[in-house]
Amino acid sequence: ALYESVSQLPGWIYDFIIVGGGTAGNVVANRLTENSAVSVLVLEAGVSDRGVQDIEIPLLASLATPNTAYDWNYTVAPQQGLYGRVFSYARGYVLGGCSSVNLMVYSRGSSDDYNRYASISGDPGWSWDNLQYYIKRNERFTPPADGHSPIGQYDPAVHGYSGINSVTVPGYPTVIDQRVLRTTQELSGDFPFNLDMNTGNTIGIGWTQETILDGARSSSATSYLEPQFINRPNLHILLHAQVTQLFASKINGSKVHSFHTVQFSENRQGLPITNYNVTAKKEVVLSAGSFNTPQLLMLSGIGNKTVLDGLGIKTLLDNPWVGQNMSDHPLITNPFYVSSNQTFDPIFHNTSLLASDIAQWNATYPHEGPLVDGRGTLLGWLRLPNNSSIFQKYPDPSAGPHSSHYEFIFANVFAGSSPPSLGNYLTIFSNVVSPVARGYVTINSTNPFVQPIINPNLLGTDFDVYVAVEAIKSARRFANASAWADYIVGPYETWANATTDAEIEAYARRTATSIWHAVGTSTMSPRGASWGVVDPDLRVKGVSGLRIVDASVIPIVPAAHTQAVVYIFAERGSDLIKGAWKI
Ligand SMILES: Cc1cc2nc3c(=O)[nH]c(=O)nc-3n(C[C@H](O)[C@H](O)[C@H](O)COP(=O)(O)OP(=O)(O)OC[C@H]3O[C@@H](n4cnc5c(N)ncnc54)[C@H](O)[C@@H]3O)c2cc1C
Repeated sequence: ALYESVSQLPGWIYDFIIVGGGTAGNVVANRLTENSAVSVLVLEAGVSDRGVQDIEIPLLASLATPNTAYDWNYTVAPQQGLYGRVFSYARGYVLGGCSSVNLMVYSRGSSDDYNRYASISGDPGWSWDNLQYYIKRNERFTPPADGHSPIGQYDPAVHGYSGINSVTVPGYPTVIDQRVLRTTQELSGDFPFNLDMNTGNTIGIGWTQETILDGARSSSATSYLEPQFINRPNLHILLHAQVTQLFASKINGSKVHSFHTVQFSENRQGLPITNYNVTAKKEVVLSAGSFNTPQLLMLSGIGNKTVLDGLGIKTLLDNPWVGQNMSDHPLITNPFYVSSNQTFDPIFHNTSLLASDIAQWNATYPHEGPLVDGRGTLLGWLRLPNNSSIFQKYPDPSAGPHSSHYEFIFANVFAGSSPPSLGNYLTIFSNVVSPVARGYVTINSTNPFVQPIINPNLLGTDFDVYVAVEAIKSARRFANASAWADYIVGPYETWANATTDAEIEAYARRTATSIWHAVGTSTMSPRGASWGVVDPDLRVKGVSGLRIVDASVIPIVPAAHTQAVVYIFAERGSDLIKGAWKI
């Protein structure tokens, strides 16, 4: 059941307590409660996702964050690689977490990404081949919203059809689709077509797969918590419940601290802050995401002793890895003026057009019209040439030949900061997806309601800057194909004059933000290793009773959007918990 108030909670002791009803947390909640003898409480700080237009309607996803009631409203620390700029870093403050507010791209990453996770963690269970079972448990490939045959847009052989989370291809044709495809023919050497980037080999350009069902968002809240699951008598979910600290005890003279008590605060506006404690008989599972999971560990005495001492927090486990090792993807948008009036820009410029598109969406099921997809109907994953000069200075940081250095996303609309209120645009996003830079998250307050310090360190190395520059130049080459000759008018003013490498670099540093893929802040490492935060079975090293299942355990950001990877980790993570408890 879903509760809006602490007064509805049926009790204070559960087998498992899951901190965060986000992307990963709801998977774990679903899988653990398959066994009706197991009781689970999910504590979610945020609000309900139900009936929120900007969450449900795919094309409006870009309105759901940042700086809304569904966002944690975080701001990053000044970014050295970006001339000291700061920007908002969106995180879903809502049931479903980021899966309720993200841009719905479904990309698994390459076989190389996972095989590297297996080798880093020393656990072959994290390899591409061994995770296929979990990929299929997550995915339910469904027809696109307009019911057309997706044949030719994906490889049916590699998809799951009986999982829980819906995946599909775009259900509304846009004016740029065929031109992108024609460019992959015209310039097939540099920009090959890839029928399906979820086969293990991501390289090339093809159709975007999206977590959408019948033209509406499919999130962990709409899928893993659909009525048949959320109505299980052993599953309890409390909204507006922000966990503020975990408490440890030492059981029977044991040397390690055992974490079974969770303190939370009901945080609805206007309510006085009251703390409540709940207890897990078996385990506490942290699924609060890449920023809040390490924040909670530190607030609870697990972290770098020097930092904790400085704040007067008693260190229970000195582990300097907590919050470190963050990797993320710099996002760069390259908008072009176009000659068409069939872009999505007018929808965002003209309130009556938007209202009529929303009316069409509401009046139809499966939903119809231009709002049924995310912004990028095609995208691609590309590598630097092998003989690039940068490889003399840096070993290739990508996971292998099936993983890319940069990504393109093609959007039939202006994307970027300060969108103009008139005109028609094409945007080619060029994102750095195998970064060398590492950032961190830490705390400078013992107050759990103060945001942690978030430093993704974007464009923090020469390698990342080199890729950013080459990717922007590559986007220009793509746009110079004859397929665009009668369509693209020219680059938008923000980058029109950036032609030399130095000018392009300055443009990248002036405009880059994050594509919100931070991972690695509670990284897994081999059992017994002196580094890392969790073992390959996702148990927090050096303590008992505590596991982490969310993006923070992923050691290195995949050359992919991260939600599918989080779902896959959460599916296997759930099985590891069930196996440990024989449930
Ligand atoms: C705007 C945006 C667009 C994105 N677009 C894409 C995309 O198109 N494709 C893609 O693959 N990925 C995308 N991502 C990234 C992807 O969604 C995330 O990597 C992934 O969903 C993270 O999952 P998680 O379970 O680690 O964290 P989350 O889904 O963030 O879950 C954490 C949950 O814990 C809750 N929580 C946090 N702290 C506490 C606390 N103290 N007490 C109680 N609850 C707490 C949060 O409210 C949240 O519900 C996007 C992300 C954003 C923000």
